[in-house]
Amino acid sequence: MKIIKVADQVEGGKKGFEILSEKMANGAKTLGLATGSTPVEFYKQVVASDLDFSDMTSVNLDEYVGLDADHEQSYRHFMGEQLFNAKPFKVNYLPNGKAEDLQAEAKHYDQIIAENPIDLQILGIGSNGHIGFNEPGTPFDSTTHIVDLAESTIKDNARFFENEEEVPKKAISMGIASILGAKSIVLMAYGENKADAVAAMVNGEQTEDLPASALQNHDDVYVIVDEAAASKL
Ligand SMILES: N[C@@H]1[C@@H](O)[C@H](O)[C@@H](COP(=O)(O)O)O[C@@H]1O
Repeated sequence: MKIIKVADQVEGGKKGFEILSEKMANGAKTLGLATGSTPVEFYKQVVASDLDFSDMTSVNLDEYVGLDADHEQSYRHFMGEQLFNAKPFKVNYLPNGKAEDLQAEAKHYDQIIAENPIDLQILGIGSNGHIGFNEPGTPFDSTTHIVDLAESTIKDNARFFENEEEVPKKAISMGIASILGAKSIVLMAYGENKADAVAAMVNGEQTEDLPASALQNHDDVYVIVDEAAASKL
């Protein structure tokens, strides 16, 4: 893992953008994209740039189960606001959290990933070490699946909703094997709340209890961290 220390989220966004530009200059055509507060500055950099995405494909990591696509906190809505409305892609894939048959939707999403191998995957990390919505205990060989969100994730994400009860309890997420299938990975983490997870991901033993530790198996991972997130390294 290549650890890149930055002063703050704005500098982290710029570093992430530099890596993206370089990968696109070298032919990257498919991006794996993440939501959450972490990549927001990165998306701002992308939107402010003159990079053209009209020939690019995006495949998002995850989506809440049960939220309408136009719900303010749905990841589809988030991606529109942060990136897609300003930078049109050839196609944007996100799992459908409103699908009637969620198992069939998971299978369908695996097919999409297989047909669109990810060149560069953007990741955040949960305070419990989750990537995408792969909570502790998720097998490293998992593909797209339906997740019962961890109590800690529901609490962490309650800040985006009116109250904790409003946070969906389930999500559909790309699996850990699917994430490891990306050619290159950029994981960003900011703030003290992420310090334990970052330390365990980089220096801890590889264990399904800490999903991000699976990334130790990948040979092209950039970890962009501010001082607080790097404080336990
Ligand atoms: N499913 C998302 C993850 O993709 C994200 O990386 C993580 C951290 O969120 P944040 O960036 O807001 O700290 O949790 C969310 O629940």
